[in-house]
Amino acid sequence: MTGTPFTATTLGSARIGPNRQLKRAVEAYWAGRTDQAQLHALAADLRVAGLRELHAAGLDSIPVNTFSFYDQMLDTAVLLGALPPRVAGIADDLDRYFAAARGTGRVAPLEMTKWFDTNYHYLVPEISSSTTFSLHPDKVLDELTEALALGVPARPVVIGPITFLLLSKGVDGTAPIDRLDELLPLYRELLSTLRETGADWVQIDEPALVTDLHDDPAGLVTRVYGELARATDRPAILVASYFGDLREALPALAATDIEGIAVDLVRGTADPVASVPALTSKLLVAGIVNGRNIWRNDLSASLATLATLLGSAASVAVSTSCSTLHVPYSLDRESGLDDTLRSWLAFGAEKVAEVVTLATALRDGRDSVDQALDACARALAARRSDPRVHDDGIRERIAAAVDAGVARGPAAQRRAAQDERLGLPVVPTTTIGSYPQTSEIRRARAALRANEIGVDEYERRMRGEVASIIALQEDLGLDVLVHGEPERNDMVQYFAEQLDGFFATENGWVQSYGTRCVRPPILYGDVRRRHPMTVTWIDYAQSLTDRPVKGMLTGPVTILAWSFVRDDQPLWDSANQIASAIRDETVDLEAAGVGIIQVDEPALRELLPLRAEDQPAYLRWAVDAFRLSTAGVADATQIHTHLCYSEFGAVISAIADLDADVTSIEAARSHMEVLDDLNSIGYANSVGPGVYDIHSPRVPEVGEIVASLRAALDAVPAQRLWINPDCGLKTRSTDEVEASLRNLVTAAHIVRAEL
Ligand SMILES: Nc1nc2c(c(=O)[nH]1)N[C@@H](CNc1ccc(C(=O)N[C@@H](CCC(=O)N[C@@H](CCC(=O)N[C@@H](CCC(=O)O)C(=O)O)C(=O)O)C(=O)O)cc1)CN2
Ligand code: MET
Ligand SMILES: [Zn+2]
Repeated sequence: MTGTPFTATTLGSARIGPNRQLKRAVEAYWAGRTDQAQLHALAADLRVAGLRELHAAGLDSIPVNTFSFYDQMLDTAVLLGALPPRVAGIADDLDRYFAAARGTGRVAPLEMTKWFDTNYHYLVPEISSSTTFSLHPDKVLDELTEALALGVPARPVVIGPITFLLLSKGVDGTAPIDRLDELLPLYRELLSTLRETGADWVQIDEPALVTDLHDDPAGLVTRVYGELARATDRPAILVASYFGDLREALPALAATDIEGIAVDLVRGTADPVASVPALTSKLLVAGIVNGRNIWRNDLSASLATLATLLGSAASVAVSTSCSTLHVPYSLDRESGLDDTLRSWLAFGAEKVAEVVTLATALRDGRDSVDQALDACARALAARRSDPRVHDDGIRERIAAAVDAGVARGPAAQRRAAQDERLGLPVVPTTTIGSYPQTSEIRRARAALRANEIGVDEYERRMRGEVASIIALQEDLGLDVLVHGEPERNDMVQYFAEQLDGFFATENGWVQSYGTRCVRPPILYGDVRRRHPMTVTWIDYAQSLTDRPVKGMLTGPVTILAWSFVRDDQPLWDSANQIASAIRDETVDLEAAGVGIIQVDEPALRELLPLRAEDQPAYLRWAVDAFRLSTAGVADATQIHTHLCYSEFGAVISAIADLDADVTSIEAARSHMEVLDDLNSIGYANSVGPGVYDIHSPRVPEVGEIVASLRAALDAVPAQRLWINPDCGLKTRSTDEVEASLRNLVTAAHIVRAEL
């Protein structure tokens, strides 16, 4: 066993490419436009460029095996021979991998869910009684060899057995964590193979240890790392935690014979680290540079914290708090930033530079980095006093709105007023908002950005899209229509671009899942709505039809969840500011005659704190922010909300507390179980359980939708039921959407006739 302590590192890096090259290459391969050789060559180029950059920046230990063609959990399932049997028949390795990720005509993909409390989605491995684990280490060995050949001090990274099993899904009654003992020999074998290939250190990621997913994390740690540390022929082991505090798992880890522990000092605190005596024999990797957010590090404060840790461990290395997967590549690619705002920020490359600066200061003393410390202090002072950051006028208005109350009239009274105004048929049909984002739509937006067309021409084209989407819905016979959201690049970014206090990046792409990326806006100051944001679009759509068109807004919790948020005030404060802007928009929509307004909150579950004790306080402010944004309208205006992407268990009562008149909710994959959950907490407003899964290209048959609707009617009376897909349709093709919705409307007619 080797393992000289290192001093400066990061826990992982982005892999989509600074220009989203990997997205384009993978999509080209899927479309059959390129072959595997081309795809592998591009991937190797991206990896090599990334390694060289981290090495040149001055890191002395560099993570590898952080590349992925789709997702690191899926990679781990491959590593451990745990792909589901239904893809086993696909002979080609890469095609089998992509089949597990996104399905084929014949096989369903793995489920996708949020990675802890981030907007990154991982693929959920399925562990069944027929799973027989076996080791397939080619990927990690190849990436290690590739890095060593470049002379890079490479540290392979793998997801640990505890996290792998706790995040997997048990099939046919299997509890994945019960299979832990079967994985340990494989990890031992992996360690020895890595050592033979030249690894001095290995990083084993165990972020599940910062959650409440298991009731005895310390016991798991003792079993797993006690055992792995006993292997003799192995690299030094660094167990990495991130996204929170290790609590009782920290002394348990320190008591084993592993060589290093990485802790998140942004989400967690330094005090408990200093009080674990067994750490004095270990390398402590101090995650002090925030890998989840884009604010410049307070170098002076970080040095003070690091100083308190120096005596607690045998040595201290400086690191980002987690992989920089969650932040954009580099500030260099943003030309629209003013110098002041730029000076407050650090993206991936700048964070690595901060790590190196802090490590240099620890080694050579503060004076060796005094220029960096000065520049940092100036930038932080400018941020604190910038008038865009605090605006008393905005704060007074919000306080007044909060005082005006977050409650609407009683639900029954609202229902009566809405029924009279809207006159909808029983079990009305609708869709969730977006229609396919075709390449013509995106091209028009790209042309607008490049000044090839003007705003008038762009808006003319988007109105054309709205008109054809309205015509399609009338033809299909849907009851409540939407305008289709063609003018929105993204349901969060679109609003951020129109609100003071947000900066929308040009190239700040972050992977959301697979080849799909988002550009999270930066919330840096107090929020003000400059002008109505959606009214002309909805007004135009409504002018084309006699059927009601829903107003379509994104809620405050989701706007927060999918942005880089302020770190200088509590989240609830930012949530209320955004809520107040959305409230103004609902009031303007109502004044324009819009009778139904949907306020989407798909990220309600995502921001739920990882520790149970922190959850009630979050749910209180999240619910209040939603109610603040929707309580400004009359009883006769119908408020809808939409939720997706989650197991709703932990937030089910909060969903009822939102008090929307209609809640459309993802349900197809869970077979309508969510309706029983809603009943069990006394939810009495209307609900639109998604009757088909929009994440798959499959067109649902009429019979399937009828069966779902009958199941829904077992749980909910017809007077409270709506019919809709699971989520928006923006990622689907026009053909799929038209065929699916035709079947949905036919199914609705069949079920109505049975009532
Ligand atoms: N922020 C956010 N988070 C979310 C969701 C969401 O909708 N938004 N949904 C959930 C799932 N996540 C998703 C995340 C991304 C996409 C998605 O489709 N992203 C698009 C980009 C969307 C976008 O910003 N589009 C822009 C820019 C499009 C673009 O790439 N344009 C080309 C040029 C145009 C062309 O030729 O296509 C370019 O700039 O190079 C636009 O429409 O204006 C992609 O990766 O392809 C879908 C779901 C959870 N989290
Ligand atoms: N209104 C939005 C849409 O249809 C809601 C999406 S939830 C991720 O796209
Ligand atoms: Zn959705």
